[in-house]
Amino acid sequence: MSRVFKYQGYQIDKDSCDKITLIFLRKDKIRQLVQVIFYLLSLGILYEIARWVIWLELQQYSKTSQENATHILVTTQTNATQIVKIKAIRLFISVLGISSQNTAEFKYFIFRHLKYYIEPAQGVFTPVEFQLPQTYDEIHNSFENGINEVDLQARLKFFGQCLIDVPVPSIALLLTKEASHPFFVFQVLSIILWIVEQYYYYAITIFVLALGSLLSTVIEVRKNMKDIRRMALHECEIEVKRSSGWQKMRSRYIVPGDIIKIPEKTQLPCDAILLKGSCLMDEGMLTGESQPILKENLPKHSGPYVDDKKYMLISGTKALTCRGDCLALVVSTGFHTKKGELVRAILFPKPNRFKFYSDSIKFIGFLTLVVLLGFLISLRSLIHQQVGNLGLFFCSDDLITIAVPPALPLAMSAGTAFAISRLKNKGISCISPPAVNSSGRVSIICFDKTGTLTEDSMKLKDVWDSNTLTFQENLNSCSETLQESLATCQSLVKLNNILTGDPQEVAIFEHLDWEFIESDDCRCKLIKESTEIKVVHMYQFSSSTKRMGIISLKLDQLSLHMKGAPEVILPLCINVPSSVYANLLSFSQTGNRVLACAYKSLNSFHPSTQLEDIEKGLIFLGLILLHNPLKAETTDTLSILLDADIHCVISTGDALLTALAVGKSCGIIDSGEEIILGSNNEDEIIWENDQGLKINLSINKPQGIVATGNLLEIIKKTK
Ligand SMILES: Nc1ncnc2c1ncn2[C@@H]1O[C@H](COP(=O)(O)OP(=O)(O)OP(=O)(O)O)[C@@H](O)[C@H]1O
Repeated sequence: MSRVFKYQGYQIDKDSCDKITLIFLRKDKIRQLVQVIFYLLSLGILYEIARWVIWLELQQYSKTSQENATHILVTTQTNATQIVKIKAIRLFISVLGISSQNTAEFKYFIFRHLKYYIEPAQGVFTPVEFQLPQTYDEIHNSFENGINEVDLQARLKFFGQCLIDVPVPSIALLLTKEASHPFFVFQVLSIILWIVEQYYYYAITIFVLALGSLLSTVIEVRKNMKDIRRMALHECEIEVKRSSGWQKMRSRYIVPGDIIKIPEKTQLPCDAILLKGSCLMDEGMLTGESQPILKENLPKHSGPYVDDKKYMLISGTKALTCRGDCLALVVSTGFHTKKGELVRAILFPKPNRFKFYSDSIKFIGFLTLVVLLGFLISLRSLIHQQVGNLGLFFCSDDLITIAVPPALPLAMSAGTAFAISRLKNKGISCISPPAVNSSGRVSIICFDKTGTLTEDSMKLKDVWDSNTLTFQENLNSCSETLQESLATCQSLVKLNNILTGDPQEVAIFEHLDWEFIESDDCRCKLIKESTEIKVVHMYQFSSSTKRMGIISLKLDQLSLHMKGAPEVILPLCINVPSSVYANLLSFSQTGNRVLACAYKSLNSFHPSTQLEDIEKGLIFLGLILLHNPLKAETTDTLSILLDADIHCVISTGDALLTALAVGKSCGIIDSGEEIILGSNNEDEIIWENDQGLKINLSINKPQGIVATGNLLEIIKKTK
C-alpha cells in the first residue's frame, strides 16, 4: 500500500478497492453553529447549495489527525468526494484470523458499500479482508474444525452478512434529490419570472415539461436501481461446517473462515477457495466466458500459498457439476467479493469526460458574455425609459434565461428519447440514455477474435506428425506418443456424460479412439485397448503463457505432455525439423489456428513443481490445425461499421498471420492493402511483409499493421 501523507491524510491503493485519498476531519461545534445560522439567514438557500458544493459543507469541520478524527473526507481518483463518519466497534482480535482471547476497539468507516478499518499492525485504514495463513498446509488445517459461536458473531459484525443488498431510494428521497438539482431550481425560478412577466402559456408549458421530465427521471432511476438490486441480491440454502458440526442455513449467515459444501447448479453466494474435490464452473454471468472452467482443489504441501484463479470460486458463478465432495473455504462475502466489485462498478461508474461537455460549458459561458454585453449596451436606453429597479432586475434575468435556456435539458432529453425509439426499431435496446450520445462518438472498435468474429466451435482439419513429416487426417494413424499427447493433454470434463470444455480440445478428442474415464485417484484416465494412462497433474492453459501441460503416468513412466502456441512450444523443443517453420507459415496464412504438441519423460514429480522448472528440453511431436470459421453475420456487420468510418481492430491471442488472414476474410483489411507485420526480438523491433521479408516502415504509404502485444508494449515504453 502506498501511503502519501497530505493534509493529515493518506491514500489507500489496494487491489480490493478503488484508489481513494483520506483527509481526517473533526466536527467543530462553533463552526457548525455559525453554519446553521447562515443556513437560516439565507432561508435554506445556502443549505441547498452545500448539498452540491462540498467546500461549503466542509466549513463545519476542522482538519485533524487520524486519532482525533470524527469524520473523513474521501476523494476518489475521479475527484468524487464524500464525507463519511468514523464508527467504532469492540470485537475479539481473533476476528482477524489471529489466535487471541482479547478484545480490541476497531475504528471503521463505510464508503461506497466497502468497509475500511484501522489495521492494527500498520495503524492505517485498509479494506476489511480475511487474512489467510501463509502456506497451503496451514490453509487446509487451520479451518478444518469449523468456527465457534463467539467467532461467528464477531465475524458477522466485522464483515457483515453475506449479501449484496443494494438499497433502493424511496420516491420521496429521489424527488427531493432531483428537485434540488441546481438546474431544476434554475428552471423553477425562470418559470416564476415568466409568470410575473405574464408569459403564462410559455411558463405553464415549460413547467409541465420540466415536471414530466423530473417524474420520468425518478421513475427510470428507481426502476434501474430495482433491477440492479434484483441482479445483485442472492441467497440460497447452503451446508456449512461449524464447530458443532455440519449445518444447513441461509447463505446470508456464512462468514469468511467458514467451510462450505459447494451447491450444484446454484449461484455461489461468496468467494471461496476450493479445498476438496473439483468442479466445473460456469463463469459466464460474471466474465462473459462461454466455456465452463474447471476448478481444482488447493494442493496439500508446505509451500507458500500463491493466489491462483484455478482454486478460486467466484460469487455469482454456478457449479455445473461437482466431482466428489466439493468443500471450499469462504474468503470474502457481500460487497467485498468479485461480484460485489462488479455491482459497485455499476453503481459508481467512472464518469465519462467528453470534450463535448466541456465545450458546451464554454459555449454557454461565451453566450453569457455576449448577453452581458448586450445588457450593458441597452442599459442606457432602459434607464432612459424609466423602467425602474424592478424592471431592470427582470430584464437582466430575462437575458440570463436567454443565454442559458431552461428548456435546454428538455430538448436534449427529447432528442435522446427519439434516438432510443429509432434504435428500438432496429432491434437495439438502450437502457442508459447517455449511452446514445457516447455511442455516437465511437471512432474505434476493438474486436476479440474467437467467439466474437469467428464461431465458438472449432473443426479439426489435420495433424502434422513430426515422426513421418506428413499430414494425418486420421489421428489414430499418428505415432503412438502423439496420440497419447493429444488424448491426455486437455482439460476436458464429463458433464451429464458428455465431454465438455475447450471447443478445440473437444474437436481433437472426438477424432481419437481413446476412452475418457473420470477417476477419484487422479484427474482422469485415458484408455485405448490394453493401454491405460493416468493424468496425475494438470498445468491449466492460460492466455498469458499460451500453453498448458499435464503429467501422465503410463505403467511406471511419468511424462510431461504440453500443447500450445507454436511460437511458445517450439523454442522449448530440442528436435524441431526445419520444414516445420515453412509449414507453419502456410498453415497460418490460411487463417487456421495452429497448436504445437511436445513431450518429455520425467524421473519424478512433485505437485508443487512449477511448469517453468521442467518444461525445457521437450521432444517435438507435431502440429494440430484447427479451422475456426467466421460467424455468418460478421462480414455484414463490419461493412456497416467501416462504411460509417469507424476504425475496426482485431485484438487476439492468436498468431499474427492467423489474425491477418481473419482480418482479410472479414473485410477489416483490404485484400489489396500493403500489410506490415511487427514483432520483436528482445528490444529489437522487426518489421516484415506477409512473405516474411524484412522491410522499412514507411509512413507515406497507407499500410495495415499487424503487431504483437509485446511490440506495442516496447513502442509505448520507448515513446
Ligand atoms: N486449450 C489450449 N491449450 C493450449 N494452447 C492453447 C489453448 N487454447 C489456446 N491456445 C493457444 O494460446 C493462444 C492464445 O489463446 P487465447 O485463448 O488467449 O486466445 P483467444 O482468446 O483464443 O484469442 P481470440 O479470442 O482473441 O481469438 C492461441 O493462439 C493458441 O495458440
